[in-house]
Amino acid sequence: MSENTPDLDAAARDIVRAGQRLDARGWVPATAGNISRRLPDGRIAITRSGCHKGFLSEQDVITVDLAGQPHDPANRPSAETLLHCQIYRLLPDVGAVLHGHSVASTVLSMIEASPRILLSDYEVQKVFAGQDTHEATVPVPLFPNDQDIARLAREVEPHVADMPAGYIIRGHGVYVWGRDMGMALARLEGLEFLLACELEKRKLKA
Ligand SMILES: CSCCC(=O)C(=O)COP(=O)(O)O
Ligand SMILES: [Zn+2]
Repeated sequence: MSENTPDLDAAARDIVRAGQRLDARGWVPATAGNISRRLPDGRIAITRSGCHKGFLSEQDVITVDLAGQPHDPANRPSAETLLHCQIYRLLPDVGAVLHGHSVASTVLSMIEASPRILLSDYEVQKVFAGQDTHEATVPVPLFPNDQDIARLAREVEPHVADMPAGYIIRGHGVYVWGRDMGMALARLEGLEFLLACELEKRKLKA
């Protein structure tokens, strides 16, 4: 077992802890957000739909195949399972995916007119894939929200391989990933910090 593909028990523990972390930061209000890990046999461990992510138990983590089908038909995986599976399918090195609904990602994505938020000059942007200087611009793509997750996944699909910091669904929330849960959490914390900074800057300019 490698760190980025733990067995189901370890993955479930990882997901429960990540849910508590996201909840402590205020990024998964009510039943918002979903969390997943890749397993060594290629299955995906993901949160059940409708659970509060701060109060998950290991039984709230279930398995789906890469097409998003639950192995036990009695289990209802996250409504956004297809967005997780898409990332694992397109990015073989990814071991963990996080989705949250922070205030900063929700508000900024609703007021930004262009199809991306550009992050520049921040030291913290070095947490993202392939970034080694603040003297660069990291784009965070914005996609219109859609209750049809399969259609939303088709919209996102051509861009997934070229997103150093993840992406945002407008008025909804962020998707971030990493080779393991530690990396995914670091990227999410980095992105949320920078979105909070951008929101503060825009308030000061208003
Ligand atoms: C109350 S949040 C609406 C659903 C959502 O956007 C979300 O992230 C949680 O959905 P899930 O099916 O994964 O619980
Ligand atoms: Zn959501």
